[in-house]
Amino acid sequence: MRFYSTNSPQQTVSAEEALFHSLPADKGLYMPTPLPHLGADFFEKIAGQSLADIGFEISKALFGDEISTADLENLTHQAFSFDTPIVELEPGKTSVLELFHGPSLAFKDVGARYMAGLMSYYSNRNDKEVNILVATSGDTGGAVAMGFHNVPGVRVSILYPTGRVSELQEKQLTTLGGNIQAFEVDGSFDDCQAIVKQAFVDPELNTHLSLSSANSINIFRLIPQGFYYVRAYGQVRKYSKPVVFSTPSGNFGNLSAGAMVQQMGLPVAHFVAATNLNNVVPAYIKTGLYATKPSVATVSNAMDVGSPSNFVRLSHLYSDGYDRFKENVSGYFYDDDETRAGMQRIDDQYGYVACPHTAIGIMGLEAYLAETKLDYTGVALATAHPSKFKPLVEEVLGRPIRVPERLAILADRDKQSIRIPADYEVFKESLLQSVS
Ligand SMILES: N[C@@H](CCOP(=O)(O)O)C(=O)O
Repeated sequence: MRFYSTNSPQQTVSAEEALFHSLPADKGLYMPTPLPHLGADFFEKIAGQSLADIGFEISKALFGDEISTADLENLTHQAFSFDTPIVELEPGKTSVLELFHGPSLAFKDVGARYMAGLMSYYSNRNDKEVNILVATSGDTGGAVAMGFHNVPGVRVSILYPTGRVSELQEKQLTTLGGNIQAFEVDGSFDDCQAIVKQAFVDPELNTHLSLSSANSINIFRLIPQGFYYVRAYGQVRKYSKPVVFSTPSGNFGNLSAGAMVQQMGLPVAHFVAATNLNNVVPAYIKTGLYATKPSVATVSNAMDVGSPSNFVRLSHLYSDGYDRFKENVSGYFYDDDETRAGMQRIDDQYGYVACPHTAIGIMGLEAYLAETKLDYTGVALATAHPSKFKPLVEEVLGRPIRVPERLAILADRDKQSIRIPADYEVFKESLLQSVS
């Protein structure tokens, strides 16, 4: 399997190179080439298996001889020690795919744990030392912190926007210590992401440190996220209806992962891109014009992204242009009042407690099905456990909710972070100091 940069498709690199040097020097993003078409039969055969077995089968098809079958089996079974079950809200019509049963209670565990396993595999062979930089608007940071905590030869620096992640999300990134360092940035997620991207193309920094990313700019954070679409398909195919997925979207990695597995042959009829007021992709779908804008803070903070990294990947996946994009993806967005009302109504109507992002996914799915009147079966991705947003969820529902023990214990831990302005040079100096 080789990878091309979206900015120079003629030049390709190996899987190991794409994994460790996550961002090509030309500032494009890596994409697999060719993206293997495994076919609908392949997916029909594996879709009923566990997440770990699905991950194993797809990884085997992607890596070929590059990694042994035994190593891939070990990697996928260690990474996916939890399931991604479907909960049916309205059987045959509306389901949620719960992606929050991993260590950090968010869908990012899937990509972060697979990537950590892959990096350990290559590092053990080559004795590599790596510095991972990651920008987070809430969920990636916690998953990466937990996925890479105490992984030998790996140091993680997490940048997050101060005051713009939930209290428990912040505790997940700032309390582990050891090889995990948090940088609290006076700015937005987009500022954090811009700093990280600048670091990857800074020749001076790259002579001192071997830098890698655990954001969805890293193609190996993204590829495993395709596995749970297959797991979901296996749980709803009994309805013998076309399947539509509604994906809460910020950086659009999750939707790109779905689009990738669709192109590999998974029968997906349509995607709904569901988001908040940071709606540059729904606006593109409506108008054909793609215009990034500064992000605004919302109650669904993990989607507060004004310049989504993966739009370029989606454009490459639907490379025949705007019409093909629109044929495959519809966009819906909701403001905070609509989000709160949706959370309340979903609890009243289905008895389901949804985090704000999941509620937006469910609302987008319902809106798409109602508007098109198609007899599809719909799956909304439940991206995070509602307790990660405990104060908001309790305020909206008017009652206390249960917090899983692994999150509850963080509440009393002391946060440790380095506070910096949204300034690349300050970050660079601070990073060099913290690693020396
Ligand atoms: N929504 C994300 C933002 C970063 O996205 P990623 O998929 O590129 O890691 C978050 O929760 O941090």
